[in-house]
Amino acid sequence: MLQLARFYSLARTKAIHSHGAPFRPEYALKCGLEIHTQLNTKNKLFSQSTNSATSLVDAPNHHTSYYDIALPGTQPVLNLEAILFAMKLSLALGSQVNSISQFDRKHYFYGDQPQGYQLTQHYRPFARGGKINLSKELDDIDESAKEIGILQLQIEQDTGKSHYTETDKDVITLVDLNRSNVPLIELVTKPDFSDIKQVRAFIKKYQNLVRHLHISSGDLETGAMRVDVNLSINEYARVELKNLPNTSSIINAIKYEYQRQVELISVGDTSSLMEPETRGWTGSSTVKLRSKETTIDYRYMPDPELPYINLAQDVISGVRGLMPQLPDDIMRMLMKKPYQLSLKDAKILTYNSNQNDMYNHEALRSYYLDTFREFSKLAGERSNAKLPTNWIIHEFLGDLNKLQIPLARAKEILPPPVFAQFLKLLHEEVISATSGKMLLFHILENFKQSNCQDLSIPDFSKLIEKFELHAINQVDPQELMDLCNDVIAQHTDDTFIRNLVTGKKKSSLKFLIGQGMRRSQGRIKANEFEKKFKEILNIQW
Ligand SMILES: Nc1ncnc2c1ncn2[C@@H]1O[C@H](COP(=O)(O)OP(=O)(O)OP(=O)(O)O)[C@@H](O)[C@H]1O
Ligand SMILES: [Mg+2]
Ligand SMILES: [Mg+2]
Repeated sequence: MLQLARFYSLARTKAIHSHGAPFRPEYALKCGLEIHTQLNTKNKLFSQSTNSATSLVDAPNHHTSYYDIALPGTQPVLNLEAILFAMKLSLALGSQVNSISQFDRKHYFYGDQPQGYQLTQHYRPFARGGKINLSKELDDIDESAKEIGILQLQIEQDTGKSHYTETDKDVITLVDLNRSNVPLIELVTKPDFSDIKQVRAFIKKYQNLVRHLHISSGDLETGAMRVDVNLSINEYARVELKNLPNTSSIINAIKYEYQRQVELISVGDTSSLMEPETRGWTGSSTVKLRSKETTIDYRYMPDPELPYINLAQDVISGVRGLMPQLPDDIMRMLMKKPYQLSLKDAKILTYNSNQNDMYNHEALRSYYLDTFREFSKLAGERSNAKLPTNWIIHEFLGDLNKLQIPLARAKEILPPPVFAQFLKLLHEEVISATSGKMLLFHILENFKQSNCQDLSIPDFSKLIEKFELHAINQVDPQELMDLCNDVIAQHTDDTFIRNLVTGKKKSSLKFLIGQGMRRSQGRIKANEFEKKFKEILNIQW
């Protein structure tokens, strides 16, 4: 009977899975995250060694002091920069910074942990409470709004790294202590997540926040950010998932583990779900690492060498005064008047996708805002908000990308007031969009060819003259007629014309106009073509 039920349930879950909707309301998913984030302070948490976020490319054991390798007799000295960074993050999350927090020793023995314990904040964490708000509008979740609560934030040391090499006889373990004692913040959320979209959105948002605050690279790939997922269904015990190196592993591991537990529950085989366990992700499935009974006793104890962190209220309020505007507020500002950016464009100006300095979102945003302001001054009441957006975020950025010119360099020949002048030429239709694209690319290409050495500011009127880019305001009627007839001859047949004239396929007119504009290289405007095509083809609609 059980066999049959299991078979039935397997078949059912497979069917559901293949329909792409693996989540079922009768099996309510509950998730909480533990996120470790490396802080990019200059020095390590308790020593003066350089904290090299790129230690992967440096020689092993290069960024180490006697303390980091745990020579007997060495003592920790707390790095205040790490406290400042933790405070910034706590304030950004609306967490309550504890006026007193403390470090504890968490004991376990492993080659890459030479002290025999890790310093963390077990009993009195740095901050408690706070939240991240997710919304349908900004974060692409299904609910209109969802609050993810934060349980606590604690400061701790990272461990070293073990490298395993297999020989014929043995496995050799090499230990690299570059990472040992790098400052970490562990953020623990409440188990508030009820679906995968929320998890994905939260990680993205948190990652962007630490980049925005300049406290971490936030990269999952390098291990600067590491996410553990706790997951349970209905009232069963939680399973903790580890070894999740990137977003797709996180998402796939949750999907797999949810499916696995649903199968167990639906056949009544729930004994393994009564006790919490820890599982690892292999890349295609989760496997049990340990259960609660075999959990190591860490023998937590307050560290006797480090005093309390005792923060005066005016220190906390001082840091509060230094906080930058937060990403959600920036996004909302950009999506409102006068800017009216789309969500996608607002994200380009607010979210750093990686540490690539070339398109640093802050630099780009201030370039955009400055140019917008300059352009509004030049164009006055009638200025068009779409021009700065389209020309900076799409055209200009595209060109820089193609030519591999950093924004910081391009700004030297096209500072915001100069870019605003260029926009004014487009706005007043002195040049067409097609000519504008050519002109902008030409200017940047020349700059690149001079190895970014020729810093002369472009003289637009000279260039327009040189390349004969003046938009034609007075259209030569014969030229327009010839162009239209050419386009019709080349691109249409009887059916095309019939469908267009009867109004069955009105969009064909746009196509013809597009062809005409391309032929005239943008010098003749769309409405001139529209009038002419309608006249020639006798279109009445
Ligand atoms: N029923 C549940 N289902 C899913 N997640 C849960 C559930 N109960 C608690 N959690 C989540 O489990 C996590 C517990 O993390 P916490 O750091 O407090 O303890 P831990 O995992 O026992 O310790 P460690 O830091 O050693 O891993 C939190 O993110 C919390 O939201
Ligand atoms: Mg845990
Ligand atoms: Mg934890």
